[in-house]
Formats: sequence, C-alpha cells, structure tokens
Amino acid sequence: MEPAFSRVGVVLAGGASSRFSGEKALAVLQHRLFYERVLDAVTPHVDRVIVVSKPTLQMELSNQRDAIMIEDQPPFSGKGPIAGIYSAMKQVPAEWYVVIAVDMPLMDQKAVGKLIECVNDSFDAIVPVVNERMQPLAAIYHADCLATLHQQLLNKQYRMIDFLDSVKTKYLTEEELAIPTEAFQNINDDSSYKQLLKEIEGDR
Ligand SMILES: Nc1nc2c(ncn2[C@@H]2O[C@H](COP(=O)(O)OP(=O)(O)OP(=O)(O)O)[C@@H](O)[C@H]2O)c(=O)[nH]1
Repeated sequence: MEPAFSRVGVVLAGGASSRFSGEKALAVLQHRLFYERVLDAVTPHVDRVIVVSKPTLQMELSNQRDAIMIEDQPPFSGKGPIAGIYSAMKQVPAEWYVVIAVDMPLMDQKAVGKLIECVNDSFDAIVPVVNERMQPLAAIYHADCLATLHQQLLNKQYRMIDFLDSVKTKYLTEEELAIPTEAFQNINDDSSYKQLLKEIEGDR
C-alpha cells in the first residue's frame, strides 16, 4: 500500500524536560512558543506535521496548522527520541519523516528547506554533523527505518547513535548543508535558555 504522505514533519515534544524548569515546548522566544517556532519552520515543507508529545502536554499544545497530534506508542512511551520517531512512523504512514526536536527554537524555514534538499534516496537517514556533533534530532528518516527502530526499542537500546549505526546513514557536512550552525542550538536547561534570550532578545 502506498503511504498516505510522501513527506511529513515530526515535532518531537514528548521528553521529560527534567533539566528545564517547565516544559521546553512552552518556552517563549520572541513572543512565540518553541513549539510554534518549530511548527512554523517545518510546515511549509511537508504534507502534514505530526506532533509527538505526552499526555500531560497534549492539553497545553494547541493544534495549529492542522497538525496530527499523537502520543508515544505503548509500551515505549517516554523511552526517548527514538520512541518519538518510531511512534510517528508507526501511527502515520509516510515515505520520509523530517524530524525536528521542539527544543531547537532557532530552526527556521530556510534551514529545514536546506536539509530537505539533501535527501538522498540511497540512504535511510540523513543526519547533519555540526561543530563535530551529530544532529539526529534535526534530521530526515525514511520509513524503512521503522523495523530497526522497533528492534532497538525491544532491545532497550535507546541511544540514537546505535540506531544510526544500524541503518544506511548519510552524514552531512556543514559545507554540504550550508545552514548557519546557530540553527542547531539545542536548549536543554535554564542557563542555555537564559543565554539564548540574552543573545536574541538582548535581555539581561
Ligand atoms: N515523543 C518523545 N519525544 C521525546 C522523548 N524524549 C525526548 N523527546 C524529545 O526529544 C528532544 C530531545 O530531548 P532531550 O533533551 O534528550 O530530553 P528531554 O526529555 O526533553 O529533557 P531532559 O529530561 O532534560 O533530558 C526533545 O524535543 C524532547 O521533547 C520521548 O520519550 N518521546
């Protein structure tokens, strides 16, 4: 059966946010929630966006841009980003999944567009490497990854790196990507958020 969509966005928003006071999805930068910023970055490039969150956050996230709101697939709820990607693939059939973590508020439409230009049918995963760090949560995955993701979860192997080692992964260099490295900035804790606000909004 043909998948319903050729390319969908996946906003990963089901994490615990334990290093952050509050939910990262609901943090605000320049008057927009992180959640809204990431949705805006992805939406123009895909057929539909899937938001993978958790029960306590579902009520708080408004359904914008006709997004498909889902939760992690039991029994893998809360098992990390790998569970979020698996759940999107399992619940919404598509060919390609453009995955962006909700804690990357500087991702914008241009950056996501560049990433999509790098899709290559010979690979299952298209993953940027920025400042020598892999960015598997701002990356693109083919539906063929589903079985491997499932196996990883069954084996309790929750690390993205183990998964990437098990599929055909194309690592993109900064030169190939031509995206400003700031776009990949990842806000995990209060101090990185405070620093971001200072840089972008000039707060003290
Ligand atoms: N759907 C889903 N998304 C997740 C899960 N764990 C993490 N994420 C998302 O993956 C991205 C990176 O998450 P991390 O920073 O590693 O973890 P976190 O749970 O958000 O935060 P910490 O509790 O501080 O580690 C964020 O966008 C999270 O919302 C999960 O179990 N399910």
